[in-house]
Amino acid sequence: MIDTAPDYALEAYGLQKTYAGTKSSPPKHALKGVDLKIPRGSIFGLLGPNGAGKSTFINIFAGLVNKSGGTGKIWGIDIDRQPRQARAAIGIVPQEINMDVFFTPYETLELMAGFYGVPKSERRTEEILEAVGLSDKRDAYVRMLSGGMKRRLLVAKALVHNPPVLVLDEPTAGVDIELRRQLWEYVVELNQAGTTIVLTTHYLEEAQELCDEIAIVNEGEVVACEPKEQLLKRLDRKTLVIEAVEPLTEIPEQFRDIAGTQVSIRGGALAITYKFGEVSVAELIERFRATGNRINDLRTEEPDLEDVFLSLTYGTAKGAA
Ligand SMILES: Nc1ncnc2c1ncn2[C@@H]1O[C@H](COP(=O)(O)OP(=O)(O)OP(=O)(O)O)[C@@H](O)[C@H]1O
Repeated sequence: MIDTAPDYALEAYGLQKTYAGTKSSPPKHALKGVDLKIPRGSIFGLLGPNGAGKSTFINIFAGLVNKSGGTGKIWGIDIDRQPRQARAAIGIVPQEINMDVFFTPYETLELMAGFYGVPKSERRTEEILEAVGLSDKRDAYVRMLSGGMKRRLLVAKALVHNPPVLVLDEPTAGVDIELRRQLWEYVVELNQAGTTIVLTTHYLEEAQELCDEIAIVNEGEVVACEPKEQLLKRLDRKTLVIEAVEPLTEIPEQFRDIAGTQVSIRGGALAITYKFGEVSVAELIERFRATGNRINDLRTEEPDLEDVFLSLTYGTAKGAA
């Protein structure tokens, strides 16, 4: 760890990556000049549809992909000028499970600590195994572990050198709900103890629950980067749901063609999505009264991260989210 803490855990300035083309495919501009600053101490979500460039971004910081242009810093250290020092400040949990299955979890972590040059007296192997719930498997062969246990071991491997920045690339893909919850509890604990967490995920709900800052990447560009609350406020739309005493089967005539609204029937209730400032709730209630039906219940729904995500990546998200 470095004593003076920088304002940003990760910084990217004009980061570019172009993968070379082949005979049958043109070069791919996976990152088109990304500027991104990840505040120290945050749980930062990096979201984007498949192929947006998230893994490319992370792998540049991991030293697995050579960037084509721009600058990157980890914990304030330039990844080109001081690559070793920069990488000592980051732990990366990769998407793929890549481990030697003939070692035990204990040996795996000891080897990794050796690789980072952590002196024996400073190793925290037992403590980390305990934290990820693998103490009782410390001497089992990795090949005997379940998929979920292997994934926890990957997290443990990324922590052996006590990095101030931990990056998790789609860590819960294919992981069951219980395990996901356990993993997140641990990640939140690490964050509370001061580790900056960077997370790429397709689970928007997960990002909405966990992250305090979110960047949305689309086609190699950052299309939004804001505190979560601010991002959620971007959509100036709400939905008013009116449950009627007499359940509805079709949209009443009073609700057809109101400018700036989308109206639908949901389980007998009327759902009106409207823009702030353009339509007043009082007017909508007035219109409902005019139908002759009575109101049983009323509620409004705020936009969620999925709505924001879709509005920002509209037309390009291919089955993501
Ligand atoms: N080694 C490579 N050679 C050529 N193109 C690549 C290579 N790696 C990635 N790409 C392309 O670069 C783009 C960005 O890929 P990347 O894996 O960074 O996206 P991603 O946002 O992480 O997607 P996913 O969520 O599916 O992992 C994609 O179009 C991908 O096909």
